[in-house]
Parts: sequence; C-alpha cells; structure tokens
Amino acid sequence: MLSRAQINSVLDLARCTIVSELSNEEFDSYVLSESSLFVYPYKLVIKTCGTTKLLLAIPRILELAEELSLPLAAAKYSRGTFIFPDAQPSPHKNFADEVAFLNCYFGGLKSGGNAYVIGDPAKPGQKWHIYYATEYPEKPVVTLEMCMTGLDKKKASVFFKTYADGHISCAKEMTKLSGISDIIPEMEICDFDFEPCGYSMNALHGPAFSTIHVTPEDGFSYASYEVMGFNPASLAYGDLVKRVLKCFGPSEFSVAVTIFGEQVSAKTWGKKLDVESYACSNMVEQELPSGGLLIYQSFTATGEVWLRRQGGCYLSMGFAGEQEFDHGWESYLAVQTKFHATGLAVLQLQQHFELDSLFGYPDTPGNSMPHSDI
Ligand SMILES: C[S@@+](CC[C@H](N)C(=O)[O-])C[C@H]1O[C@@H](n2cnc3c(N)ncnc32)[C@H](O)[C@@H]1O
Repeated sequence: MLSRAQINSVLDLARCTIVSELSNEEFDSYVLSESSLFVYPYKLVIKTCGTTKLLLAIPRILELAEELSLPLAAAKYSRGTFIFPDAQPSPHKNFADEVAFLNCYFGGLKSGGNAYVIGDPAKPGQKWHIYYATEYPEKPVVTLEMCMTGLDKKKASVFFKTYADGHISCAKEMTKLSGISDIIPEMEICDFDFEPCGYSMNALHGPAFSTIHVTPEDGFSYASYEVMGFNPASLAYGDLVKRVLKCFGPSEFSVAVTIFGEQVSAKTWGKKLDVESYACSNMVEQELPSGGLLIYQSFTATGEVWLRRQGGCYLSMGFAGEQEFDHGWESYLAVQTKFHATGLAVLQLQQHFELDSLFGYPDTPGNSMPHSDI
C-alpha cells in the first residue's frame, strides 16, 4: 500500500499531479494532469505525455518497492515518435539515451535489456519504441495501445467545453456523447474535462483498466486508447478497435498489441486488422523475451486527408511479491508514458520490418534488431 505522499513523491519527479481518482477491489486509478497512473498491489503503471520526465521517477519507484520488500520482476517501456524531439528533456532526448538510462536499472535482470525500434522506414514519424527486461517468465496478459491523430473535427468538438443557458458541458456528457461509454460498457469510468478543452478518463473492471486521453485542438489533435488486463476471449479485437475509432474518426492511427502467455484466445489479437475506410500501411511482429509477442500495425484513412500522427511511449517494471493474482499476475510494476509525435505521411500499403536507423543499421525486411545486439 502506497500512501498519497509516496505516490506524490513519484509524480513530482515525473512532473505531473493527480486531478481525479477511482478505485475498485483490485487497484487504484488516478487521472493525472498529464495522463494516468494505476497502482496494483504488485504492479504500477504510469502514463505521461508532453515534456514530462517519466524515467526520472524510476529510482523513487524502485526505492518504494524495496521498502515494501518487492524485488523487481519485469520492466517494459514503450512510446511512439516524439512530435517535438528537441523539446524533450533529458533522459528523453532520444531512444539511445532512454535505453542507456533504462539499462542502468533493468539491464541486470535475467533477460538483459532488450530494445527495439519498429515501423515503416518510409514513415520515420511512425516508429514504435519498446524496451523490455524481465527476471521471471511473464504471466498471461494482453495490452492494446492505440494512437490516433487528425481527429474528425465534429467528433473532436465534443471535447471542448460549451457554455449555453448557464450550463457548462462536463466530462460525464463528453463520455456519453462521444461514444466512449459504449466502448466497453461494463467498465466503471472516472472522467475529467480540462479547461477550455481536453479530456481524460480511466475505466476499471476487475483487474482490467482502460484509459483515454484527448487533445482536440485542430492542427495537433490526438487521442490515445489503452486497455490492459482483460480476458481477451471476452472482447472481440476488431470490434473493440472499431468502437474506439467511431469516437474519434482519426485520419491516421496505430495499434500495438502485446501478448504474454500461452492463451490461445489471445492469438486472435495478433491478427492483421481489417478496418473499413483505412489502409494498413505497416505491420510488424516482434518477439519479446519470455515468450512475448508485439504486433504493431499502422493505418491511414483512405481518401484525401491531412495526415498527421502522434506516437506513444510505454514503460513497465515488475516486482516479485509473495502472492499471486487469480489472473496470473505475480507482482508486477509497470510505468507507462506517452509522448507526442507528428509528421506528414504518404499512403502506403506494405508490410515489413525495419532496423533502427538511429543506430546506423540498414533496413532489413523480415527482421528487427534487439537494441542490446547493436
Ligand atoms: C487530456 S489533457 C492531458 C493528457 C495528455 N495531454 C495526453 O494526451 O495524454 C490534454 C488536453 O487538455 C488540455 N489542457 C488544458 N489544461 C491542461 C493542463 N493543465 N494540463 C494538461 N492539459 C491541459 C490540452 O490543451 C489538451 O487539449
């Protein structure tokens, strides 16, 4: 159990604050000024955005875990491409710096530090960056992360506050009007509206969470959706993605699915998506240590559209505890972050893999290179 003061000591380092919260029997969730935090008995997930300094929170998180006698079990960090890389503070200046920083804390785990940069070489603004290190075999879990840019203006307008006849629109109305409440109806939602626009929400159901963050301003509109910890057999992958898209109508989006464990039902989540009015411009499958699989796909709306894109970051760390959850988690601490990226893109239909040009490797169809091997 972390006290509010302890949680704040982590968030202070990452440069964000709590604006709203909701708990259930399994975990506590917090909407932050810059995204979200989820605290489980043996897992912690932080997602931040903008120019926050998420990685700087790692030593404090490890210190708190040590105080609770929780040895580190695993760590995962992921993000898209920064829109304004020059605006990012250290250690987020570039992925090489981030990996070096992460390796200081997680490189000594049994798997060593494993870093990958995947995506379409023709779209340098759409790379997906992942770092993963683990001490123990992973328990079954599926995570879906979507990044959406170029939101439909009418749909984005829902996330601007309106003032009419003395009534100010609020987050609850945005949740309903946008269709967010219909994405997974059984989830309990904690939503928050920003002034004069912007929206964040966390949703809870048993051990599962989902979270949405919307920047509706035209020119750099962006929405992200994540869901983690649900039973994959209980949700149809393609239908879920379509319900999310219906809320935002993006001109471009990417989907990253990470699957750990042997769940046969989860395998449908590794399939190629078929979404009407969108063309898949890139699909990458990347094996991760401990039997993990990452499937990354990016899509562009067909037709004449202004193409923009933002990426996302994700870091997770796990700690070993004495208990085991019903759904198979054995103490896990995750830290998740999201940064923004944008760029022009050209509609392209292809599937291939890319070595990270950041490290001077040529493009090699059919493979991607663990950063630790570079
Ligand atoms: C959803 S919030 C913050 C979450 C974060 N930007 C993300 O995408 O995960 C972003 C939106 O809220 C608006 N906003 C208003 N006040 C804000 C504040 N104090 N901090 C962060 N965003 C704010 C921004 O203009 C933007 O439209």
